[in-house]
Amino acid sequence: MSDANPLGEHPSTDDASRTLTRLAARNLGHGFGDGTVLEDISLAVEPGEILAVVGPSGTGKTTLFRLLAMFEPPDGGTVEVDGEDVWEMSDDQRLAVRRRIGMGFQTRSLFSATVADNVAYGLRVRQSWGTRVRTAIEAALGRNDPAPTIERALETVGMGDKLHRDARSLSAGEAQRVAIARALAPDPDVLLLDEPTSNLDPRNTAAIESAMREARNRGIAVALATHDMQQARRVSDRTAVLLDGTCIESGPTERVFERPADDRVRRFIDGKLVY
Ligand SMILES: Nc1ncnc2c1ncn2[C@@H]1O[C@H](COP(=O)(O)OP(=O)(O)OP(=O)(O)O)[C@@H](O)[C@H]1O
Repeated sequence: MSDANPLGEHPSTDDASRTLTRLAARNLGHGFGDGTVLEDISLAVEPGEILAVVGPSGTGKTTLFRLLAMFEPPDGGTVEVDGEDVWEMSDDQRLAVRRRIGMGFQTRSLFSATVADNVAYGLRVRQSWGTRVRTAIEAALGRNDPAPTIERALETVGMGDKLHRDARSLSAGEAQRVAIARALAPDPDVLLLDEPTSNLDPRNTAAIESAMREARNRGIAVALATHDMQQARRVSDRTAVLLDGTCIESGPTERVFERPADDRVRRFIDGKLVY
């Protein structure tokens, strides 16, 4: 990848308590059966930035994000957290690292309960076993009050007034916003969002984009996969363009859009490269 800035400096953040986490792919390759889907991808998402990974449908964005989320090991290359190969870590270490990553993937994943319960679930699964036991004991003693965290996460996506709604009664856009609130509630260091606004109207899209900016401003490293170039332009600090499983260009968003080095990127921006 040309100007991937894979070793860029950590930007500053106003949240001094946050662990700054840098998630990177280095020379990543992956395939299914005999087919290669990703080839030699190197990119990183830094704390306090939004990285957009853009490319046409079927180009490998979801596959890349699943590897970054450590769902499975890559066929080649490495996924690194702060320079450490996650697949060289012990299972416990890798689990601890995964707990610091929030994920919003395309599938509708809310379960049949209130909006607040769905977001609370995001908090519980991110806790270590020891913390979960402590939380359960404190809950039994009436000492814990997770409500402010849940409310704050829902407010971030503009759903603060829907705490007690049944998640099944939400529109697709609202459900998507709750799924993002669930990923944000544990205050992750990294947030991976795969097509978070596909098929949503402008109002829901704007709410989700605003949540991404707020996460970035809190020092979270946000990676967004999207086929929508205009969305990348609106929200991201850096853009990486994926085509046929390779990264053909990356750099500061403004530069990629104003002066793309690769002609295919220019045509993709202009809507002339159709897949
Ligand atoms: N589990 C799998 N088994 C076989 N092929 C797969 C699997 N997952 C993805 N693929 C193939 O890998 C290619 C890339 O798919 P991927 O979902 O990563 O693309 P994408 O850029 O996210 O597309 P979209 O924007 O449509 O979601 C596609 O050709 C897809 O059919």
